[in-house]
Formats: sequence, structure tokens, C-alpha cells
Amino acid sequence: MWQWKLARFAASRSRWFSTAIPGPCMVHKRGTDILQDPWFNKDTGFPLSERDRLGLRGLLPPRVISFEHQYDRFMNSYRSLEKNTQGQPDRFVSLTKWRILNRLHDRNETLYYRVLIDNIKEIAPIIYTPTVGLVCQNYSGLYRRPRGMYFSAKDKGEMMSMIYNWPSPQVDMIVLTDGSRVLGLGDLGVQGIGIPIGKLDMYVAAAGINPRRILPVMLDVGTNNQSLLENRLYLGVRQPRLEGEEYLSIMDEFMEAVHARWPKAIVQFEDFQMKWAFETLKRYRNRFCMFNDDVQGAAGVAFAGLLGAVRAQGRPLSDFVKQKIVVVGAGSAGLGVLTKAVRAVSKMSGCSETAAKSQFFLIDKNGLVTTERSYLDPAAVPFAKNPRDLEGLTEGASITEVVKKVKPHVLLGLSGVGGVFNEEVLKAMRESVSTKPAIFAMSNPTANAECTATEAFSHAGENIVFASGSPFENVDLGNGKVGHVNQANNMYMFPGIGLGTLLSGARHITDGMLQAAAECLTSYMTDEDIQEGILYPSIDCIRDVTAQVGAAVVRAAVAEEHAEGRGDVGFKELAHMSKEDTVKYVRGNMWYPEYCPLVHEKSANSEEGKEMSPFVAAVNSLCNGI
Ligand SMILES: NC(=O)c1ccc[n+]([C@@H]2O[C@H](COP(=O)([O-])OP(=O)(O)OC[C@H]3O[C@@H](n4cnc5c(N)ncnc54)[C@H](O)[C@@H]3O)[C@@H](O)[C@H]2O)c1
Ligand SMILES: O=C(O)C[C@H](O)C(=O)O
Ligand SMILES: [Mg+2]
Repeated sequence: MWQWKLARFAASRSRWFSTAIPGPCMVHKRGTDILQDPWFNKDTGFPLSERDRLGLRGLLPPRVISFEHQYDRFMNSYRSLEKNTQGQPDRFVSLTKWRILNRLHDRNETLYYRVLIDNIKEIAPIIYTPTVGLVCQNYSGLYRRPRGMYFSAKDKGEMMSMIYNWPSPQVDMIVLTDGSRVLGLGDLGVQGIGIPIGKLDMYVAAAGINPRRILPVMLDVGTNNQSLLENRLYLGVRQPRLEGEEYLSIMDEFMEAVHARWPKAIVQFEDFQMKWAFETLKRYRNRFCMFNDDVQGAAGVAFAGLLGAVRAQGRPLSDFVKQKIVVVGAGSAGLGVLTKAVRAVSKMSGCSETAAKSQFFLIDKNGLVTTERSYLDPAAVPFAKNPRDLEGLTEGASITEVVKKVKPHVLLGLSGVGGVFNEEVLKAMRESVSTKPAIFAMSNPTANAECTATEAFSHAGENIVFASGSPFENVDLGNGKVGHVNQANNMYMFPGIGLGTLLSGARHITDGMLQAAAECLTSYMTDEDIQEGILYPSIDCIRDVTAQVGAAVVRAAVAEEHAEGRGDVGFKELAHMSKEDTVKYVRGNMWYPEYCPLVHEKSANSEEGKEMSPFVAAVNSLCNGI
């Protein structure tokens, strides 16, 4: 029985439903309303039958252009834009590309997502990090059309009704920000909406989440960014950020409103300043289906990289317990990574978490974190070193001092500060006890990376393994040798976490599900790749990575008995699936952009003379509307 269901779902790679409930592909709009709806619009691609039935005749040039032809046409203009902007500053070129993509997104979602999926390596840096950072910094000026929802401090008491203003009846995936820590760019207030939009584009591209079922959300509780408050164009609420109970009551109201309308929607918290990242995670994780990408997604991707760094040295994974790791940045991401790594060491070696911490060193803006600090954020306290155990290092020691003394296997940056891995620090990594020292400059966007790829290979040596949060080109080391650049970005985690959770039907995202996602990413790489310094897959494979990660999450949810299933595929069916079947099931539920008929099959006969009156067609469409 379940095999049959699996086959049916695998076959349902339909345009309309991926995470999908089969249904009629109909539209309840007509004429210009269709052309102005990016979800239904096919531009010149509407076949004559649809032009007839949907009141489009005369509203479009007469020739029908195929989807492939439209795609080529767009890519040609994208390429000529590239040619025409040659030699211009990078920032200008990237924003120009973002604009042309954004216009396509506003006009024709099907074509937009096909362009994105088929050119993911080239286009991700425009719609995601690093360009998305630039877009957020300039959002008020760039703004043309709304996308997503905005809930502001002024909407208190209204959110339960506001949530019903969203036109799509079903939402599966929400990415939420308050714009308080956008990448490494600080507080950008309402302009942070660019981040949920970019993350959800990755959900569609990588996880095949149906774009009709995504919702980017900005919770605008004010901003403490003075220059934004003084900017005439600023589109957000002009007030300092709400704090304390006021902040939490807005957040509670939003979460309850979402849950009331879409009880199984997953909410990904993104780019919150640390105090709210941790507080909201604690507050909601057992009440709602949510996770924090900067804490938990970053932890997963870094964990996979740390294990990759062990393998790169030709050592067994069990050697992870002996690795000395310096983490620079004691924020939501750095502490998330440390928490996960310490837990893993404790589990692998059977020692207590306190003992497992001995090999980790934490540095923040005031230097090495020790118990001698007069004030320490409670979240960092567990990782503070006792100066007695430091053999010469003292409270506040610099990164160079720590690296020189510890000679770590791994130097990992999540500080948000560009260039903190300076020449001196990188040269100190030459003394690492590892045969393949690992340098992870994970901060975003590019200018905030702790070092560039070229700096890392030229100062720390050619035998390092290198990863960065934003993309860099591979480095030419001369004599045909290449310094491989990995992208250690949570994009390898969150799409699979979201899709797997959705298909499992779990009501919460557990540590076990997150651990399964991270382990899956770790095992994705072959020993040959790792030997060449390739710790993460190419972004070109992100859909496949996501299918595997998603399946691992489903299986973990089943193993923990949290899975409830989705649609026809319940817990029992999921539990009977082999690993391969689960991957197939996940893959089969990924949406893929293709034009879908907008009128009933019967109406296709219109070209053969069996035309239904436009009125009947409209009534039919209305009755069957999604
Ligand atoms: N690659 C990824 O997948 C990924 C995931 C999450 C976050 N990030 C990036 O990590 C960075 C930090 O994010 P966060 O949420 O932890 O931010 P955060 O603001 O919570 O933490 C930043 C931390 O860096 C420390 N710091 C600041 N200046 C420093 C300096 N000069 N030297 C050492 N430490 C310094 C601060 O004291 C703080 O502990 C951002 O740039 C973000 O884009 C990357
Ligand atoms: O957005 C990214 O590219 C990764 C991460 O979530 C970040 O905040 O930097
Ligand atoms: Mg983030």
C-alpha cells in the first residue's frame, strides 16, 4: 500500500504542489489580473486556448513563445547586461543584476525560479549572500513592490486578523526576522526583510518548497540604527527598538496568529540579535514548529566542516575529540557551533560536557573569554576558560596570542568582523599541530569575512583547508595547484531541515532531527573530495544535498516518534520506507517550475472548435480555484 502511495507522490512532481496535495490547476482570475499575478502569469507563453478562455486575447502580442524560448531570451538579456556593465564597480553590477532578477520575480515566478534553479551557482550570490546584504542596506531606496508581510509595533492587537490578509490559503514555510543583526551588517530595521526573501528563494530553489506556500515576514519593532531613523526614505517604524516584555508580547502575538491560521507552518527565525535569538528559541521551540537558523543551522554546517577537517588530515572521525578549536565570535552563531561541538565530543568520548570543553577556546571582541571577565553574557559562561588551565594565556588574550599558544587544528570565525584573521593571525596558523590546518571565515557578507581565500592560502600556507560563509573564487596556487574554497553556509542545512520537518509532519524540531541533518551533510562528501580539500558540496548540487538532508530529518522524526506524516502519507507509511525510499519520497515532493494548464483539460479542445463560453470557463475556474 505505502509503495503505491510513494510511487504516486514521486510521480507528482507537479507545478502546483510539491509538498503537495493533488488538485486542479485552475485559476479564478481573468484578463489583466492574471497578467499582473506573477504566480499565474506566463507572459507571451499563454497558449491560444488560454488566451481565449481567460480573456487574454488582444492583451498580448500574437505569437506564442515557449517556456524554453522565454528562458533563453531572459538569459540573453542577463548576459548582455553582464557585458554592458563590465568594468563597473562590483557593487553596481551586483545591484543591477539583482534589479533585473527582482523585476522577473515580480512578473513571472515560474520563469524566475527556473532561471534561479538552473543557474544557482551564478545567481545565488545575487539573491542571497553577499548581494542580499547590499540590498538590505539600500532597501528603502530600492523598494518598488511589497513582498511578504510586515507586522509592526503599531499592529499590536491586530495580528490575528492581519494574518488573514495574506492571499495564499496555505503557508508551509515562514522566515521571520526583526532586522536586528542582518548578516554582519548590524541593525538594519525594516530593511532586513531582504533576508527572509533571499532565504525563501533558497527554499524554493534548493528544497522545492512551493513558492505559493512561502511567507517572508518582517517584525518591525523599531531600530536603533540612528542613520536609518534620520533617513527620509526609511520605510520602517521610526522609533527605538522595543525591549523586554513589550518586545516579547509582539512576538507572542505574531506566533499565535501564525499558528492559528496555519498550525503546521514552520517558522525559521533569522538574523535576530543574540539575546532574542536565544530567548525566542527557548520560548517557542516546544510550543511551535520553529528553529533558529543562525544558532542551529550554522551549528550544523560548521559541525560538518569540523568533521571534514578531521578527515582531511587522514584521521578517523573519532579523532574529533582531540582537535583543538578556536572559535572567534561569541554570538548566536559562535555559541551555537560550540554547543553542538562540545555535545558531540562528550558523546563520542563518553566524558562529561565540562571535560569536553577543554579543547575549545572562545574569543569575542574583548579577546579570550575566561572566568575572570567582570561581565559575561550568561550564554557564553559555559565556555569561559579557567585561567588556571591556560598555561600562560590570560583573560582577553588576542587572537594571535591564542593561536600562537594553542596551535589549533581549526580557527573558526563567526565574529562579523572583516579582516580579523590578519596576516599575523594567519601566519601563526602555520604552527598549527594539524597537517591540514582548517580556517573557516564564516562571517557574511564578503567584506565581513574574517579573511579572504587568497589571504588564507598565502599567509597560512598551501596545505590548509579553507571555507567561507560567502563565496570566493578558488585560489590559483601556481604550478597547476588549486586552493579549494568551500562555502560553509547554513544554506546546506536550513532547506533540508524545513522540507524534512514539513514532510515528516513533526510538530517540533528536535535536537535529534537537527543532528541527523548535520550528520547527513558530513557523510555527503567522499574521501577523495575531502583529500582535495573539498569539505562541502558545490552549490550546483544543493537540490540533491537538500533531498538527502530532508530525508535524514524525516527518518529522525520517525525514529523519535515525532512524525505524524502529511497528506496521505502518515507515520506508518513513513516508518516503512527504507532510506532510499525516503529520499525518493522527499525528492518527489519538490516543486519544479513548469507552466501548468490554467484551464480544464476539456478547454484544450477549444483549438479544435469545441469552445466553452468564456462565462462558463470563468465560472468553472472560480469553482475550481486554488
Ligand atoms: N556562514 C554561516 O552559515 C553563518 C551562519 C550564521 C551567522 N553567520 C555570520 O556570523 C557572524 C556573526 O553572527 P552572530 O549571529 O553570531 O552575531 P552576534 O552579533 O550575535 O555575535 C558576534 C560576536 O562577535 C564578537 N566580535 C565582535 N568583534 C570582534 C572582534 N574584533 N574579534 C573577535 N570577536 C568579535 C562579538 O563580541 C560577538 O560575540 C555574522 O557575520 C553572520 O553573517 C554566518
Ligand atoms: O545568510 C547567510 O548567508 C548565512 C547566515 O544566516 C548569516 O546570517 O550570515
Ligand atoms: Mg542568518
